[in-house]
Amino acid sequence: MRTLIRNGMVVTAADEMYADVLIDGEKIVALAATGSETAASWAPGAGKVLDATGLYVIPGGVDGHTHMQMPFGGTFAADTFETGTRAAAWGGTTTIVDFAIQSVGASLREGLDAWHAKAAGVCAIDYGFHMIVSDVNEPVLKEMDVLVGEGVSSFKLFMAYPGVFYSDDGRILRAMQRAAGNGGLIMMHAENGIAIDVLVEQALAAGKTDPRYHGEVRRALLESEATYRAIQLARVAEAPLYVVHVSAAEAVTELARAKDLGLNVFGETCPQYLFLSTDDLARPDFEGAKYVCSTPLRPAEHQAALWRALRTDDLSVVSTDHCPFCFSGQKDLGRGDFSKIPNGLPGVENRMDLLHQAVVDGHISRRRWIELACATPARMFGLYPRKGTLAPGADADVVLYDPNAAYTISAETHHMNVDYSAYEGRRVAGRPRTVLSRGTVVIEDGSYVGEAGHGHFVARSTCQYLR
Ligand SMILES: NC(=O)NCCC(=O)O
Ligand SMILES: [Zn+2]
Ligand SMILES: [Zn+2]
Repeated sequence: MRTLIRNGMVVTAADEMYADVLIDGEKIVALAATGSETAASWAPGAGKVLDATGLYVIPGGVDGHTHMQMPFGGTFAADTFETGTRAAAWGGTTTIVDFAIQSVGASLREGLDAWHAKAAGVCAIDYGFHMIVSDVNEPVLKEMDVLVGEGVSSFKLFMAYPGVFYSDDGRILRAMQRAAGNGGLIMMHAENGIAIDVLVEQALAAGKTDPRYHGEVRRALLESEATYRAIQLARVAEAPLYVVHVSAAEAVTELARAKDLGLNVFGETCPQYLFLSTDDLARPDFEGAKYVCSTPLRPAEHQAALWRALRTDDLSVVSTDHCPFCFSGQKDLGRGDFSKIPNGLPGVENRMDLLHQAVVDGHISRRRWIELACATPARMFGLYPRKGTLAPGADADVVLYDPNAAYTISAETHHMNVDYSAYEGRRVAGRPRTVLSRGTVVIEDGSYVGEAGHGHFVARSTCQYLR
């Protein structure tokens, strides 16, 4: 069936123009200036016509960092692939790249198979996987080559969480050397977890048990030190590096230095670091637990450095690190000991709107919004131009976005499977009106009309963002 989207302002990372978009089945087949003879000729053959007058027509969001059903601290992230991808669709995101996890002592294959089993047949939108490597050894290094061939072309390593996901520098170097040879992208959780664990122990011994101490022990210097070290290891290995969830201004400085040297080092931040701060972590009555994530929220002064870096491309991607735990029953696990609070925040539904608000507030341009949230993550993770843009041949993942549909974010109205919103009460300027995933309408004028299982696994090529 042919679908025609008319009269909207098409916004991609490269252009803004009034254009009509013609879709045939799952793909975009053509764009033409609104009112042109070409565009007019499409109307009679279209089975479905969507009027985008007054709306932006943008590529579906690509969220390159989510954790559906992630096991953490004795519990599981509250969104399943079914609920989480549905919430993503509500928020104008049409592709997620989630993290499959290798357990210590197990193979990558076992971890990846388990994540395929969780996601298969239940997703509302398309999805891919990165692989968390918790146990670097010879067989695992060989498996990395196989996974790249299967479209799982990025590997997350942790300098934090000793005894769980942590890798020491030798293991990190080996994995980076392997990635340099097979085209894989190493993603780094850059925090000095060994030093942090000492500070955690000391804080608890001093009776500092409240959520706000989570932010105090995870010092900005320990983020920037790890970022620096990861960059140097990547230089030695001659491998590209993508640093996830950057929150500290000092870490941004390290990324900027690497960029000035022309290195293939890239940084990601998340809305929580742009819009929330240690003031939220310090909320009374254990409410701060809602804001416990790692890297942690920082004092609000860090935000200016993050916004600036998003403009200069010292930070290239905004993902959510969506990893929701309910306040009641999950965050609760850390009452009396902040180190037991499951780490992570919900946000997969909020990212596109919060970043659009950043456009309204003058932090970034409209095209940069699309670049940070759609095009660059698609390039970074080998999905472009199938995802992340509106062009002939691309998947018809399209959002009709109403820039004037102001609303207040609230857990009362969101669709994520979690009992609070990190952005409760925040007013944002726009929201998706209609969302298409591979040509199928999944959100239509405020209703979910998609289906569990419509979303497919997407095999990715290697990073397309290298300098
Ligand atoms: N970020 C966070 O607090 N939880 C998810 C796991 C991770 O990304 O490190
Ligand atoms: Zn992490
Ligand atoms: Zn994460």
